[in-house]
Amino acid sequence: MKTALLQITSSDNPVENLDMVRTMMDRAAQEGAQFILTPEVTNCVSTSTTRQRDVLQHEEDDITLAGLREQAVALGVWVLIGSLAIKTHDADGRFANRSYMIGPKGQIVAQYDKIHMFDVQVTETETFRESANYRPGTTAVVADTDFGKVGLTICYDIRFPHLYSALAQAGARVITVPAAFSPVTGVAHWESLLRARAIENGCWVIAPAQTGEHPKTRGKTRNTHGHSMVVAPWGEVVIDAGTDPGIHIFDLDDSSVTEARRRVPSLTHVRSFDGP
Ligand SMILES: O=C(O)CNC(=O)[C@H](CS)NC(=O)CCC(=O)C(=O)O
Repeated sequence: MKTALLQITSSDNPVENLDMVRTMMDRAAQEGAQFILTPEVTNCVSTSTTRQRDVLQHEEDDITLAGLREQAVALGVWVLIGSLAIKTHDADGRFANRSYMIGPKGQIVAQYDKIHMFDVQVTETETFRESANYRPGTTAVVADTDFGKVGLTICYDIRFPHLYSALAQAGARVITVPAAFSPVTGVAHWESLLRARAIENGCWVIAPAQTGEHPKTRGKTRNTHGHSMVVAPWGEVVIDAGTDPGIHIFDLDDSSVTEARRRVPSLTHVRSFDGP
């Protein structure tokens, strides 16, 4: 199945971002893609909570969700919206960081709220406190699609291998990891983490990423690592998208999952043990 990753540099303007993604989807579909994936926070990369409160919408009013569902129907493709920053009705005003699997009839097949929050001081001057703005999810999700079971995860989740084991044990043969990775941790950890999860679970790991320098929000800029990546179930890097925005297409085949799991059937060798 021809599958396309969109590597993008989202701004904090959902209207602009939707336009850009729709145009890229048109091109990907023209090249034969039947499944198209976008990165984390496709609708809005922002460094300002005030700005987010101004432009983000509740799910039922979100223009990106509506627009990409329409686009899925128009092109007859599957779409993984890596994530949208979405308003919730929570009293504390926090958003959800939510991934959607959309079918070719525009139906929402599955949705997943990012579980692990990036509350990390990356360098002396750069600190992230994702849980201040986003409420963490509590449920792991496997989407049932025409092309098999797909486990949904987001970005920082990649550092929690038990989530991936749980998804694989629940039948996932493909796991998605849309991201907006920090450049510092990206250089050090991104590829190794993705390859490890693919190898451990004998599954495809598909990681569409935000890239480059995002337009300023209230004078503050933000950079992301790029390097959207596809890792095959045996651990080979099939795509490394570098740092430019663009469309990257590969052939997603289920037989390589079967083959990797036949060669090393570690998923069937899981044992419980007494604590250390
Ligand atoms: O900020 C938003 O609007 C959406 N959330 C993100 O972009 C999140 C939190 S800042 N980014 C990550 O999880 C990067 C993880 C990472 O870089 C690592 O694990 O090293």
